[in-house]
Amino acid sequence: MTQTTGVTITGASGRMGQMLIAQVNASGKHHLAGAVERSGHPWVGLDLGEVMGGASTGLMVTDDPLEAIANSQAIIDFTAPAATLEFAALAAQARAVHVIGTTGMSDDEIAALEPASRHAVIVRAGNMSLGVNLLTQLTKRVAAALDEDYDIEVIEAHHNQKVDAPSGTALMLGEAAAEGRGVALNDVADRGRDGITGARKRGDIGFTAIRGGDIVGEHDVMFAAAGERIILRHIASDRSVFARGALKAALWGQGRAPGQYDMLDVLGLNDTPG
Ligand SMILES: NC(=O)C1=CN([C@@H]2O[C@H](COP(=O)(O)OP(=O)(O)OC[C@H]3O[C@@H](n4cnc5c(N)ncnc54)[C@H](O)[C@@H]3O)[C@@H](O)[C@H]2O)C=CC1
Ligand SMILES: O=C(O)C1=N[C@H](C(=O)O)C[C@H](O)C1
Repeated sequence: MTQTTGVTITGASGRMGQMLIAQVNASGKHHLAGAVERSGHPWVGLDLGEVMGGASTGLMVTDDPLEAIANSQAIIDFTAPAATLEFAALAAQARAVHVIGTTGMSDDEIAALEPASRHAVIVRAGNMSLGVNLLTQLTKRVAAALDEDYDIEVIEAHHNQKVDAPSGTALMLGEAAAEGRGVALNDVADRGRDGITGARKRGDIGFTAIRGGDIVGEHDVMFAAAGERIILRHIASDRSVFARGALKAALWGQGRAPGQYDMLDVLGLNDTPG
């Protein structure tokens, strides 16, 4: 019998949690070893299959991540920053691969992942889709080819329940553009315009966030100059693109040296000519 990789899904009832569970069930390479929700969530203690509207599976949703992770080779985590830090410590103890899709983490929260990454593999990306990761490489390349006569703007659109802005993807694209230009994003990011802002500062990278309805995730990187505009665009119309990337990362991380990785590593795109 082929051995499959046991994964725990945290935030099991969430938009991504449910998509991940569906993708694990459809995968011949993974099996569900745990489903975690926050304490007090109505799914806790119930059969996962039944709460998802299907037949019972015998796998109960738990609010005890340690127990779930201890039986898993990987944890796939699309939750919230504080929860992700808690899971990182537990994944490190269990030497389980921790795939982090959670966005909205502060610089301090990202730095706090470092101790865990000394013991276990962490794969973290603000967007797990092949398309967006390829777009970061294209963005870097275009930014490197153009000078500051081309104003760079990152425009993102998401559903009305999203809690963080700019999106993790927008920040990845901004980082790629800044890298292409040879500058630090923190020095040039313009993240909120309102009122009398004054003229645009040359060299800035601007961010705009749209929130509405059920938009899954749309990102434009605009290079606007006098007389022309270049727009690089990615549209996600189905969350399965993120889930498939996360499942791939969970397999890729097995047997790797502890450390922090991203989806460019998983997809082998780090060597794409810049
Ligand atoms: N990297 C990527 O490719 C993608 C990242 N995301 C990010 O994933 C995160 C989740 O997104 P959605 O699924 O849309 O949100 P959601 O709000 O639908 O789901 C989050 C789930 O996490 C659960 N949760 C919160 N704290 C918890 C804890 N301590 N223990 C266990 N469960 C806990 C919540 O109860 C909820 O069910 C967001 O940060 C979002 O930006 C979303 C899509 C793709
Ligand atoms: O919250 C979401 O939905 C998404 N979040 C990620 C982000 O912040 O970029 C990825 C995707 O765009 C969907």
